[in-house]
Amino acid sequence: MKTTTTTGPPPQPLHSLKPHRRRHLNRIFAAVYTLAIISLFYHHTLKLFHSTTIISLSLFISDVILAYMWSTTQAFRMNPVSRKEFPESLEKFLERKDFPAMDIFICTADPYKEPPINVVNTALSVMAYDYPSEKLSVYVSDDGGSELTMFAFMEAAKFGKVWLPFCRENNITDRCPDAYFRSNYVVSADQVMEVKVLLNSKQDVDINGKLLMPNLVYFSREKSKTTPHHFKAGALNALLRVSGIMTNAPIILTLDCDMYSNDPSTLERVLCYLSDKFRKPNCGYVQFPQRFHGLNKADIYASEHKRLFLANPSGMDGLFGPSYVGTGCFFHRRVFFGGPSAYIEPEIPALSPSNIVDKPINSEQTLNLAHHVSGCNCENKTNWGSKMGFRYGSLVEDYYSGFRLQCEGWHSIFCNPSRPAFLGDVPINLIDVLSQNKRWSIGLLEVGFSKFSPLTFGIRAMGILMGQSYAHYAFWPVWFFPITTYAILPSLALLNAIPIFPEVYEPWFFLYIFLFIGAYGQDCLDFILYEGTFVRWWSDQRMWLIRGLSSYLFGSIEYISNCLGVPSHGFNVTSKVMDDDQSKRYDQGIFEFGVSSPLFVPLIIAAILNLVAFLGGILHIFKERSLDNFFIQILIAGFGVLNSLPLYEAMVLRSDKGRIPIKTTITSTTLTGVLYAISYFILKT
Ligand SMILES: O=c1ccn([C@@H]2O[C@H](COP(=O)(O)OP(=O)(O)O[C@H]3O[C@H](CO)[C@@H](O)[C@H](O)[C@H]3O)[C@@H](O)[C@H]2O)c(=O)[nH]1
Ligand SMILES: [Mn+2]
Repeated sequence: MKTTTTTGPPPQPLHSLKPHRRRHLNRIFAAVYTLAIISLFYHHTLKLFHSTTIISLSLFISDVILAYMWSTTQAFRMNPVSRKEFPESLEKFLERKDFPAMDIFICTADPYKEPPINVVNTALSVMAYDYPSEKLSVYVSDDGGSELTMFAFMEAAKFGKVWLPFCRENNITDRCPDAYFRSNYVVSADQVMEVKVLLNSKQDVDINGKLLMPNLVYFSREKSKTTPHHFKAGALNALLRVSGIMTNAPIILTLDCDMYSNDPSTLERVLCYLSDKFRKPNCGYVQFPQRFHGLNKADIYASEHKRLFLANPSGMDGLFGPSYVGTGCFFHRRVFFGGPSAYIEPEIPALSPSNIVDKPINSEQTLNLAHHVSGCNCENKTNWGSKMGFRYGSLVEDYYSGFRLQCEGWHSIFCNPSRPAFLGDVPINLIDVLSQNKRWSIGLLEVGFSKFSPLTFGIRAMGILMGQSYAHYAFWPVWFFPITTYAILPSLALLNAIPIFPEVYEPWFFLYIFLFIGAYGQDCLDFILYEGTFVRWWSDQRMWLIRGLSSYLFGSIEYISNCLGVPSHGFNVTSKVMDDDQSKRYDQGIFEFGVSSPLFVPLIIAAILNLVAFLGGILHIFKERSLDNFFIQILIAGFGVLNSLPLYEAMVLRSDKGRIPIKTTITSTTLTGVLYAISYFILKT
């Protein structure tokens, strides 16, 4: 057997990297499509010179935005790659006793929306990793400061016998934790600090008295009405400090409370990239995709977010690496203290990432210091949140923090094993989905229009492709403009008998068709190549339209009003509670409306308008026996109708609790009438 080679790079023992072959086609197609876009703008310019109307101007602006957003997606398509790891070879290179310590952070915030029992589940799943227990510490941050969560954890830690005496002592009759909680929990704006070591890996053994348990720490930071707590980013920074005092492991995993570990060998896989022996000096974090359990067959709300969590990260992995998506991410602790060659010393020397903890985790000195660093004033006048730790200033702290880290020069790795490393919950009703996306929209615009905008700061720091990748997300919400315009303008014009697109026999007609089919076709193909199905793609494109008309629109409005000084809600935690009725409908693939919300109104307006316009258009074809002038408009309205089928059903055919409330239907219908009346006066003159 040959043992040495003299030429070429040394073999990569623990992981491999393969560029996707489709990158070549992607590049060629990008060039062709760019030419088509240029001709479209030539056409627009001609039209604008000819006459500038509300219609031609709106279409022009819409197409500028669509074209720009298309250009940002190209960054993901230039060099997508896949990786493979070989954790089974790890022990050839690294002895188990030399494995680095790991600190695992789990965030929870709201015992109503995040049932403590599920949080416990998540914690138990990571405590069960195949990894030397004495090197594993699990920190649970409870931003709800909820007694139940804490007790649930004591229960988990001590294998029971905590809940019952508690009930007896407090004379509680509702002995089901959930029920007790619902009736007794009071939310307070202030939160007292609590750091409790529930399990200590130096002392606690399992029930057979054989194996040591990992450390388990329950932690709830101090909060006060007068100091901003910065939501999850604030919680994570507090965790960074507390864990720094107690264990200071060089590797950190951040998890949301609903993302449980689905593979006990994940930590070894991560070592292939992050252990000191194999880590490239500027490699900062390893991101796993967010994957979910319980999706319905068509994934009606496109909760899979295939682009966000799979396709785009593969694309960025061929550049400097994927963005951080908030959960399922392993960081090298050092990244939170300045760029690879620009170390920032924390104000408390014990927090330095190279500090070695020599005191027991529950010694008085350690606990005192841990209390000190979880106080709400300990970040005053420090670098935390600006240059150190997770960054403040955006509701999407994950995206923003990853972006700033990459601007500092940290690279990252996308690790996507075939068995999902983590599985999470998805929202199962439309209002939760739309609210979540609205929160993201606000957070993204906060970054997009800040002095650290990816478009300026990002491109300068990381070059055009990485900058465009991040800009793609920052300006997601701006899609509301073209989507809303295309959803209503062609129909309104059709109803007013105004043709706004080229006729069927004009060459420009074919340009429009090519642009549409080209973009949609490539999108569909991409989706399917990334392990997707056609029905899920169809849901995905529908949700893009729905988000555009709702989340992006309202998110942009709220962002603007925030800028004008109107206060807003902040981080509205997504509900992880499963209502039986709703779950059943979700599993059948039925859209869940149920509540009346302004978020639904634009969707219904567009649905009604497109239907009326489409029927009117068909009638017109029969009367005039020609479809030359209005063909594209009828096509667009028809496309709208096709996408709105679940809405018509929810408005008129259904009688279950998840239908669209009559009130919302009436409001929306009235508004559609008003919109038509306005268009009559504006477009006709
Ligand atoms: O003040 C807060 C608010 C939230 N959280 C936690 O943050 C996590 C994410 O919250 P969730 O409501 O589930 O948000 P999603 O929109 O579902 O989450 C996505 O988007 C967030 C950014 O908006 C990221 O933080 C998440 O990792 C990402 O999965 C949960 O574990 C919460 O408990 C806190 O710890 N403190
Ligand atoms: Mn979530």
